[in-house]
Formats: sequence, structure tokens, C-alpha cells
Amino acid sequence: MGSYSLAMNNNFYASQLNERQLEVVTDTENPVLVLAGAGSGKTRSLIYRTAYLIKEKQVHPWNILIVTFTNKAARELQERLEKLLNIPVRSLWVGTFHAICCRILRFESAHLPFNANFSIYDEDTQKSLLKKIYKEYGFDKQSFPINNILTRISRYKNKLMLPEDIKFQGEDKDSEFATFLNIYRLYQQQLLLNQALDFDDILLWTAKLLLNNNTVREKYRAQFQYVMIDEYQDTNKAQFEIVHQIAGGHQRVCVVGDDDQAIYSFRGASLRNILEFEKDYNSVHSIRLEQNYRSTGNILALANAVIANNRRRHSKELWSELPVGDKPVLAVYENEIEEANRITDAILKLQRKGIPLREIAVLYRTNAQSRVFESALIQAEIPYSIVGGVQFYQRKEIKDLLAYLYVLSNLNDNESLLRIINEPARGIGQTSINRLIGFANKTRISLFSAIQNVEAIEELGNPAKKRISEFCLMLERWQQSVSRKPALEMVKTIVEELELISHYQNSNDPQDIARAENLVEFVTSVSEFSEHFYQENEREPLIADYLPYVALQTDLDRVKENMDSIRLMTLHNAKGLEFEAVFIAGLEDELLPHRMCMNNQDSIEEERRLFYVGITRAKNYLHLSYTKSRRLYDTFYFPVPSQFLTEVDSRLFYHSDGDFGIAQPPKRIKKTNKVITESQKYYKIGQKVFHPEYGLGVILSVDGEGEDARLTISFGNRLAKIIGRYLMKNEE
Ligand SMILES: Nc1ncnc2c1ncn2[C@@H]1O[C@H](COP(=O)(O)OP(=O)(O)OP(=O)(O)O)[C@@H](O)[C@H]1O
Ligand SMILES: [Mg+2]
Repeated sequence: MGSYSLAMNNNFYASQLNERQLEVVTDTENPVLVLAGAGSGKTRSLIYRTAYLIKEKQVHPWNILIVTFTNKAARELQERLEKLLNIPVRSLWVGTFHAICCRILRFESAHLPFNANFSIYDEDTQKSLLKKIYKEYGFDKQSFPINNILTRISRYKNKLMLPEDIKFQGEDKDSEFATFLNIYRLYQQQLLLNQALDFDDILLWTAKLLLNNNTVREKYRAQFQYVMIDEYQDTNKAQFEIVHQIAGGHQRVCVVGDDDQAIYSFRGASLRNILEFEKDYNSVHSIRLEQNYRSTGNILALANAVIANNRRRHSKELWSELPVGDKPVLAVYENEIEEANRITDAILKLQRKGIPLREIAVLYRTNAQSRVFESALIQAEIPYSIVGGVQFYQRKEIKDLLAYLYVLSNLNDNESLLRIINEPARGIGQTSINRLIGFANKTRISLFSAIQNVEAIEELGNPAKKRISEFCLMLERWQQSVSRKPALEMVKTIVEELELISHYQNSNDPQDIARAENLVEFVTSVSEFSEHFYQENEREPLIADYLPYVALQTDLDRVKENMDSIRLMTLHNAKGLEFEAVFIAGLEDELLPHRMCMNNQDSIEEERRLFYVGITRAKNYLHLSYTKSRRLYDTFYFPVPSQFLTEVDSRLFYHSDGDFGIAQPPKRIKKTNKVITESQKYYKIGQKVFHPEYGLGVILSVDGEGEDARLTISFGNRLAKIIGRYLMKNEE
């Protein structure tokens, strides 16, 4: 590593930062808390602080840990830092909590009940694991809905509680809670059998390791001399503990965040961490930033007015030296189609003014709202990228291929093995598979060992044995090279030998053609990863290097920065980003605030923060809209403008009925049938409902009463069975 002795002129920092920001950058030896509003330069200060540590304080990048909220933010931070320093900074530890923890767990696997090549299970795999447990032990899906169980398990894990940590006194063995605990225990056993972790485990095991193992803790305390966390307001207990175990000793920690932008409480994040930081660390240097460098005055005025309605907050007012600029436009449209078309027109106008498409974002509350925008943009031939929509890595063909990689790197991964045993079809039927599972369970070996010993399974006929051992030979052959062959070559070998792409390409089904294209795109992405990895590590990555990376990728990370396309995303996904122009659509009660969040003051405040996050993404142009009617299933309903619009002074907006004229300020329309009353908790056929994931839907059948009712709901063109209580909760 070269020397960083070439100090920058101190004036350099002063020319790039205001005085308060300069304090954040230069007070490197004390705990620093930056609790400050949107666009006030928190992230920027972290970048300069890192540069300052490396250049002026000669801290080795290896001794610095920076945690960001997304993988993309981590990459950007690294790039901006390298530009500032004019040298590559490879050994810096920068990433999301999950990425950093994965790295630690792989290094420290000797202290853990799983090996370094553990698999990472996503929600789908978690569910199929639970389903199997239910089947084997006879748990009732109706009384213990899988989604509900997963949420409860996740809550416990975020609080660092494994089944054995949960105190369980004096309760009936058959009680609901006892059964839950039993499921949790079996689930956790199964994960370990598969040598697999779910997402919460990644944090939980790291936190527990640091808490319980002095040697490991001291090692990371010694390495991470300087610790910095962005978006600290959205951390949970496990994340708090990880930071505290590492930084609690030397106390050289700087956290930045904004209590007004806390939007992940449904995932277990707690404002407690940022609000109590001064108690958790000694003589904290607390710095407030109030100058906003992002948005023009009129946009900021609206942001301030909106968030002022929250009662539970640290009051802060943002101000800006930027010109007042245009007032935020508030438009009302006939329906969602008109909304999408008129917004598309406005986008074309902005484009003609010279604003690049990637500087324009359309934000909405639920993923389901993207569809109409997509059609409108396609018609207008405007390229767009959906950020965090349908997950690329969740597609069937990609997950199948990934399952091959998981099996090759972790032979204990039964779930992945089951996924590929007859995929692509090789004539191994369900009966044979069940016999294999039975044999593995009986003899207490992994499924892979069962396959290796297929000759010993009497229940299997000869043709089945033959097919299974062919499959086994193929895996063994690949497995021999997996620890030597570069990831890219390995992936290409599998794709080519299985003829995956040509298999899909030769079909007439457009969906298969798309699958072939996705596989090509997948190989491309492995090749990109390999190039990047090579630059950083000066060697080719193996599958074991690639898997932890890909498991933590989201579609947030796949958008190509330079691609000139409109960005479509939910408000949640917009956190930390900024754009020249921002459209927020569907500002209606029951969409924002979301129906699930309207019956409780705390969740209304969280929804208001979400709106605040959206507004404060805009630099120069902000366009808000709501509609008079919205189609749901086959009927129209008539939404009410969002309470967040009506509770602020209507003079803050430029009222438009689209592009022309000035419309009436929104009036509160008398609510009919919209308040959630006790009687409405009882569901009726034809009733319109919202689900955080699927969006708007209509009830087609009701089985049971109240919260426990089992509902069949049509969400546009797909049907789902959902228990009533999931419509009342906010789980995105
Ligand atoms: N002192 C400054 N001089 C010039 N530009 C600045 C300054 N401080 C911040 N900026 C710019 O203002 C914008 C917002 O900064 P940044 O993204 O760091 O804010 P933030 O507080 O992290 O916002 P958020 O709360 O939305 O994450 C960026 O474009 C940044 O480069
Ligand atoms: Mg930021």
C-alpha cells in the first residue's frame, strides 16, 4: 500500500464543507453524533471524514469500517473517495451490515456452528423449509400461518433471541406460544443441518459472536480503529450491538442519521439507537447540520411544513442558500391512467429542457403502482428502470442456477439440492425424491450422501437409480473443480453442459425466451463481478467468493448508473438518493398514508416521514399528484386526497389540473365507507383491500371471521390467499 503522506491543504476541506461539517470531518477521536435533516451533507461529511483519516491522519484504510444502507451506496462512497484521494483504496471495509457481517462470519467460521461456505436462504427458501417442517410434524398452516411465523422469528432474531434464549415459564405445553417456539426451534435446527443462514441470522450470529467471544471481539476492535455508520436511524438491536461491540472500546465512532427519515420500524429498526447514542457512548460530540444543499427553497418549505406535523421528533428547520425556485406542483387527475400519461408528458418536457432522464424519478408507495407508469412510458418510448421491483435474482431460472452453485460449494444444502435434482427435467420423479429423503432422514445423512449411496436404497428401481447416479456423477465432477476453477468458468460450464440457454431459446413461449435472456444477463453479471473482484484482489474469484456477494444483491444494485433512463421506485427505495426532478404519485389516503397504517398514530407518523423522504429527494422540481378515481379490480373507487396534503398550507403548492390552469386546492371530501371501523374488520366479498406487497385487491371469498378470516383476493391478474390480519399490518 502506498503512502498517504501527501497531505491536502487544510483549506481544501474548508472549501468543500461548512464549519459544522468540518467538525464532523476533523473530530476523529471522539464519538460523534450527527443528527441532521435531509440533504444537509451527512453522507458527504462521512466521505470527507474518511479521506481526512487516510490522508491527514495516515490511518490505513484497512483500519476503517464504514456501513452504508445499500450495496450501491457503498460502491458510490468508495468511488467518490477514490476520486478525492486520487488513489485506489482497496482494503477499506465499506458495505452494508449484511455484507460486512458475511465477511466476518466467513473468516470466523471456526467459532461458529456452520462452515465458511454457508448458504444464504432468501424468503422463498425459508418458506419451503418451514412447509417441510409443517408437513413432517403436522403443524397447522391455518393456525400458524407461515408468513406470520416468519415475521415472529425475524423479530426475535433482530432482538438476538434464538429459541433457547426465550424464557418460557409455566405455560401450557400445547399453548400457541409453545407451538410457535417449537416451530422456531425446528426451523433453526434445519438451517444448521443445511449449513444455511437466513438474512437475520447473518446479523444475529455476528452480534452473538462479538458479544460472547473475547478473542474475536478484540481482534475486530483492533482492526476497526475508526467506525462510521450512515442512516443510523434505521438500525435494529442486532446492528446496534455489532457497532457497540466493535466501537464501545475505543469509542472512535461516528454515526449520522435523521430521526425524521426513520422508515423501517416494520423491519425491527428502532429510533432508540440514534436518540440514545449520547447515553451509549462517552462524552459524545453532537453536531447538528441545518443547511440543506440539495433542494430549492420552495421544496424545502414544503418538506419542513409536512414533517412539522409529527409530534414525536427532534425539531429542526432546514434552510437553504439555493434560490427559492419553483413551487412544488400539486396536480389532480381523473384517474391513474391519466396520472401516468400526464406525468409522462411532463417528463418529456423536462427532457426537452435538457434534464437527463436518469435525473428524473417517479416515486410511489406500493410496487403495484408501477404498472401504469410502465405502460405509459413504453408508449412514449421513454426508457425506464424499475429500482427494486421484480427481483432479478428471484427469477426461477436464476434461482435454479444459483442452487447449483450453492450445492457445489455446500454439499449439506439439502434445500438447494432438492431444487435442482430434477431441474432441468432428468426423469427423477417425486416418488424417487421422497424415497431419497426418507433414506436420508432414516440414516441421518445429508441428501447428497443419500444420492451418493443410491445403490443401498432398496425402494428405488434400477432406472431411477441410474438417473440419480448420473446426476450425482455430474455434481461430483463439478465439485472437484469448484475450489480451483474461477467462478465465471464454473458458471459457464454449468450453463453449457446443462444446455440451459439453448433449452429456453428453442422454445416458442415468450417467457422462455425471456428466461434465456436472463441467463445471458446472469453470465454477464458474473463476468462483471469477476473483473471488479480481480481489480481489488488481484486474483480470479471462486464460487465461494461470488455467492455471498450475489446473495446480498438486490435490484437496487442492478441499475446501471450511467444508463439514461427514468427511475421508478417505491418511496422506501428512494432513501439517500437525489434527483433533479421528482414525481410522487398517488398521494391519496389509504395509499399514503397506507391503509394498513391509518389506525395508529405511530404508523401515521412513519408514513409522514416516508412522504418527507420523498419530497427531500428533489433538487429543483417536485411534482405531487392524486386522482379522483382509481380502478381496483373491475370497479372504480373515489380516493380522498392524502391528509398529508390537506394538513399543510395550500399556498405551498402551485395547484395544477395537469399542465394548465389553476385548480381548486384539495378539499377534504367527506369520507364514505373509508374509516376502518370495528365492523369493517369483518371482511365481505367484493370489499377492496390493500396488501403491502401485492397492493390493491378485491376480496373474492371469505372463510371465517375477523382477523383470522381466510380470504381469497384478486390483485389485478393474480390471486392470493391471505389471512385477514395481514391486511392490517405493515410488512413490506
Ligand atoms: N458544503 C457543501 N458544499 C456543496 N455541496 C454540498 C455541501 N454539503 C452537501 N452538499 C451536497 O448536497 C447534497 C446532499 O448531501 P448528502 O447527500 O450528503 O446529504 P444527506 O444529509 O446525506 O442527505 P439524506 O438525509 O437525504 O441522506 C449532495 O449533492 C452533496 O454533495
Ligand atoms: Mg445521506
